[in-house]
Amino acid sequence: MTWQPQSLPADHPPVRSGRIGVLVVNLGTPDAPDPASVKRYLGEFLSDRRVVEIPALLWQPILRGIILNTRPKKSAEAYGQVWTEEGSPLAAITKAQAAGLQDRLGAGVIVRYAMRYGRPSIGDELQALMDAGCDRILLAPLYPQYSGATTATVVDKAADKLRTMRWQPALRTLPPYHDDPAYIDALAADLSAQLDRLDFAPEVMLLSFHGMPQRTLELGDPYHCHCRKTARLLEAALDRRDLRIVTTFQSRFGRAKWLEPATDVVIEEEARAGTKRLVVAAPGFSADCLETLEELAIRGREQFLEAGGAQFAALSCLNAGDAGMAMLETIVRRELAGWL
Ligand SMILES: C=CC1=C(C)c2cc3[nH]c(cc4nc(cc5[nH]c(cc1n2)c(C)c5CCC(=O)O)C(CCC(=O)O)=C4C)c(C)c3C=C
Ligand SMILES: [Fe+2]
Ligand SMILES: [Fe+2]
Repeated sequence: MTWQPQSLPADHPPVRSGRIGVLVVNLGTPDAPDPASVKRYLGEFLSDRRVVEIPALLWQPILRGIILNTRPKKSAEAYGQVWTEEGSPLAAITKAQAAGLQDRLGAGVIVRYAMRYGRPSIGDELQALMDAGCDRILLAPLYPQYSGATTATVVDKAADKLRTMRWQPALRTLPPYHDDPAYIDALAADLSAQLDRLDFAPEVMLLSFHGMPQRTLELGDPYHCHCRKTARLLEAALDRRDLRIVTTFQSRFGRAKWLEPATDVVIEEEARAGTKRLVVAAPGFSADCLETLEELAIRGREQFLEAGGAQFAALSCLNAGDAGMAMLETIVRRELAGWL
């Protein structure tokens, strides 16, 4: 229900109560681990012109004619391996992050979450915040490293909703936090604790970031530089002389050249070169998802062991744990400070 003072006539347009909202956003995920749901999700995701930067006249026939007829079955099987009772890990963790942030920020701020692709949608959740009386909204895409394909498309989607409104809320966006000491320190503390709990002493740690086409770097996307800077600061903060740390890029999609070195290639090369004990961390993902739980933890392990490795671990993302939530609270409060 829209907040409405008693004294106004029933047909008066909604009056906003001057509240502050936070909309936490992540990528999105299918509703179910079946080919039809995955096809719906991939159809929306891969039709985003920010994600696949090929002219639509060329790309849509490839997408509709080939990719959406082959990939959903394979991807649905992969999703099936990581699906939980609460649904897709990415959805369940994002929901828990929003709930944790709401607890930390208190009743003065309303926190909701949305997905860029699939549900709950950014438009619906912005509307829900406004219906609850918010006239100032912080849009918080949970991507530490900025890229056109992730952060910018969240802002585009919010702008699509704002375009339909006569009376818009004021909007802020959370800046990328790839080099924020709060983020680096949270990662260093959390990863150190996970390393200390391992039952083996790794020789090598991969910092695996999601890849992007190499061309996006040449066109000026800061994503690659942001990933490299996170890796450099994280390596210094971890201060593990016992570990050789290597930055890699995962999840290559399509035929174009992607950022290198590729995670799967490095995993195999390390094993073939004699590395026996390897860990992988994925500091660019704020939540565990298909790419970390299936591609790294399941397939990465298989690749390493088959190529001669002996012990392997994939470390968890910050998720809704204390270190990650304290970091999110810090960076969100900093943005809200101008409004409070
Ligand atoms: C963390 C940042 C991400 C960037 C940058 C990114 C770019 C990017 N991704 C694709 C294609 C796919 N990505 C897929 C899954 C996926 N991607 C991210 C994050 C980034 N992607 C996440 C968190 C996930 C997991 C979603 C989940 O449901 O758990 C997939 C779908 C899975 C599959 O079919 O393999 C595709 C496809 C491109 C083309 C791209 C850069 C332009
Ligand atoms: Fe992706
Ligand atoms: Fe760079």
